[in-house]
Amino acid sequence: MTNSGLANDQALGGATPHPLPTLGVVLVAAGRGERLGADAPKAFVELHGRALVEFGIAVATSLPHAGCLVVVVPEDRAAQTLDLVDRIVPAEAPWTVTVVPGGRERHESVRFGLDALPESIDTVLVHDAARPFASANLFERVIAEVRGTGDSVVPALPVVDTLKRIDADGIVHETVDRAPLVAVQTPQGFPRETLAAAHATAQLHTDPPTDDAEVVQRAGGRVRTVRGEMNAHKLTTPDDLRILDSIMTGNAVGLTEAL
Ligand SMILES: Nc1ccn([C@@H]2O[C@H](COP(=O)(O)OP(=O)(O)OP(=O)(O)O)[C@@H](O)[C@H]2O)c(=O)n1
Ligand SMILES: C[C@](O)(CO)[C@H](O)COP(=O)(O)O
Repeated sequence: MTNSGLANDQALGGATPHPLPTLGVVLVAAGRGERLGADAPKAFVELHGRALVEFGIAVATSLPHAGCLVVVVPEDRAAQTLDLVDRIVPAEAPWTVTVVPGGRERHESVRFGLDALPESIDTVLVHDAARPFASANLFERVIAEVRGTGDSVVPALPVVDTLKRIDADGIVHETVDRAPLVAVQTPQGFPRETLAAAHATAQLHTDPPTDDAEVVQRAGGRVRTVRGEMNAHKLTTPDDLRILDSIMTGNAVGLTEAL
């Protein structure tokens, strides 16, 4: 699938011109969600009447930066996504929102999103629509770390369970040292040139990477971590719907205001 002929721009400026945007957010929402097994693609599954992708659009465009958001969706969801953008993003927000179709693998969707960003962007965040409740504070901490260090940055949480290595029959062979292990989340942040160059040069097709930190590492780049957050939990399997529901219920006021 290509992204030619489907890019739809919605310039969201008012009468006052905004400064040239330097922050880009690529919101990847084009996955099929096979492990979830819902009727709709995962980013369009609803929580309390809102499609998952709506939360990512809302939090990104709430950031007080002049920015460009690219939402990467299944081709047949582009029109629906533009309607959601119209409804969610305030006219006065200093954001431009573009919707483009995704690829077969996550890294292809990210590259299509990167290709849609204007030249003025120097810092890029890649965020999963499947992590609807990552907070604006987490976005800001990642941006600050990227801009302060020039490195690539991922949110990470310590692994809390005891880890075992098992074989194909489920038999335990050893306990794995968890001290140097973390679980990483999104938004992941990058100097734009670092991420674009990594996507252009790293070998990604025989063993597709599951995140952009891996893309940068395959290209020889350095990735550092900031502390992640429990609320940035990802919808992967049906069990996660219950976890996200309880996060949403616990934060109902703030999240409803964001939308
Ligand atoms: N070709 C793809 C694959 C994934 N994603 C996005 O990347 C994020 C993380 O991917 P994952 O949770 O693995 O989503 P799926 O690929 O949809 O899930 P599954 O592997 O269960 O099919 C999601 O927001 C998903 O929509 C994407 O934009 N394009
Ligand atoms: C990018 C990601 O969310 C970081 O945890 C994750 O890697 C997405 O893909 P996965 O296949 O669910 O690991």
